[in-house]
Amino acid sequence: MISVQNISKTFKLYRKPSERLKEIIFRQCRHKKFDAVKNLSFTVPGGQTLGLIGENGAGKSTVLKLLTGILIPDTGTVHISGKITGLLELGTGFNHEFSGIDNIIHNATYLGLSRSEINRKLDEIISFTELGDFIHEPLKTYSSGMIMRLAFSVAIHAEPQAFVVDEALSVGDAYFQQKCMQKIREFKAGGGSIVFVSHDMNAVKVLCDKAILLDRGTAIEYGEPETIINAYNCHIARRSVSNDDVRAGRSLNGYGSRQVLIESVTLKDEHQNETKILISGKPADIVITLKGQASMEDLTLGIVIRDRFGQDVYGTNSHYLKKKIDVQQGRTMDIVYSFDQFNLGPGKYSITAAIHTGASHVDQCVHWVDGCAVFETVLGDEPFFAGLIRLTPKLHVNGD
Ligand SMILES: Nc1ncnc2c1ncn2[C@@H]1O[C@H](COP(=O)(O)OP(=O)(O)OP(=O)(O)O)[C@@H](O)[C@H]1O
Repeated sequence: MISVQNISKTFKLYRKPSERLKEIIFRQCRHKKFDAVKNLSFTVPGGQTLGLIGENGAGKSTVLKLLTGILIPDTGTVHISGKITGLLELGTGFNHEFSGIDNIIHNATYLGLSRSEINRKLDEIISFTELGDFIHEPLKTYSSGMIMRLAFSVAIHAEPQAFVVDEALSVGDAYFQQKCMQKIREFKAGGGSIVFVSHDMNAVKVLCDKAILLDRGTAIEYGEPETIINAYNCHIARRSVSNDDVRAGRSLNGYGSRQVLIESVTLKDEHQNETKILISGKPADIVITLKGQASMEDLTLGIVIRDRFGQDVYGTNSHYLKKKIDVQQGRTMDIVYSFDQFNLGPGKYSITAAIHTGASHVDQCVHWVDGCAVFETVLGDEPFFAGLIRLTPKLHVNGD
């Protein structure tokens, strides 16, 4: 269990290092204060994962450092039932002149393992890294992915009850990231508490039970990961429009400046009949009706299809597809994403649509609507398949 009560952390910012010295000598305040974390409280029970999301500089890494004791909070308390380890900024606590194996021993000692525990676990830690003979080479010869392998292996084998994961995980290759994810799941299933920081929203949705949206050190939203991720998207979009636009625009029907509205999103089957059920592999259209409250040129319309877990299954937009969208005031227009073969696997899905300028909604969000249509994909008379996408392999037996 991780329990955090009202923690705050303020940094002193100096224009130059010499200002720090002058402050001591002349006893004059030469710094500005910066609140990196403000009055933050949360608990992560055993067997649960909390996701921390937010923009660059929101305070996520500072929170992890406060949890792991690298930083001490100015006010408030952090209580961990047992040991906390994790993957923080790459290379923290490692000596680059030492070999991989020596770094394992030093790091494990620092994490509280006795010499006999280290001896007992050393082979397991080394074997998990899959670094082969490199384990005897100095760390300065390692790539960032290799350092990450070492750091993760020591941290997860140090018998923690709580674990923190920062973006450092993303420097690993796809194979090792999956291996780490599997280990993190096992840790969680064994009753461990995890705090996970990532800019990868799909990873947050898959791994986390709850999430917090941090903004300038303050938790502005807490709840189910999908809700918090939608709030994050809204938060980013809000920065791109004026406050008045936002006040007028944010409602149950999405948010944005609303000069152009997404009026409806409908699905059509291969016979152009409106439907909520599509047959996998058959043609289908997603029709988005826009209404111009004002005339706007060169807009981008994007869609994201999400599965029942809220994971992004597919997303595209007119910018990537190299089409310009001009909308006139008072006019409606239909934009159609037409699929020759709708190759999703059987299951329930939702569509999020957004109209904005530039390549992404971060530039200027005009209207964003989460879950504006829901539908189901079912199998037709083609052979059964499992999974999210319909691939169409040919099967050759004995070279036929
Ligand atoms: N040691 C420090 N001294 C002064 N300011 C600091 C220190 N560490 C962090 N900060 C500041 O605190 C704020 C929060 O930083 P932090 O690294 O926690 O953000 P973050 O949400 O993890 O960002 P990112 O997504 O970019 O990793 C930033 O403005 C950063 O400049």
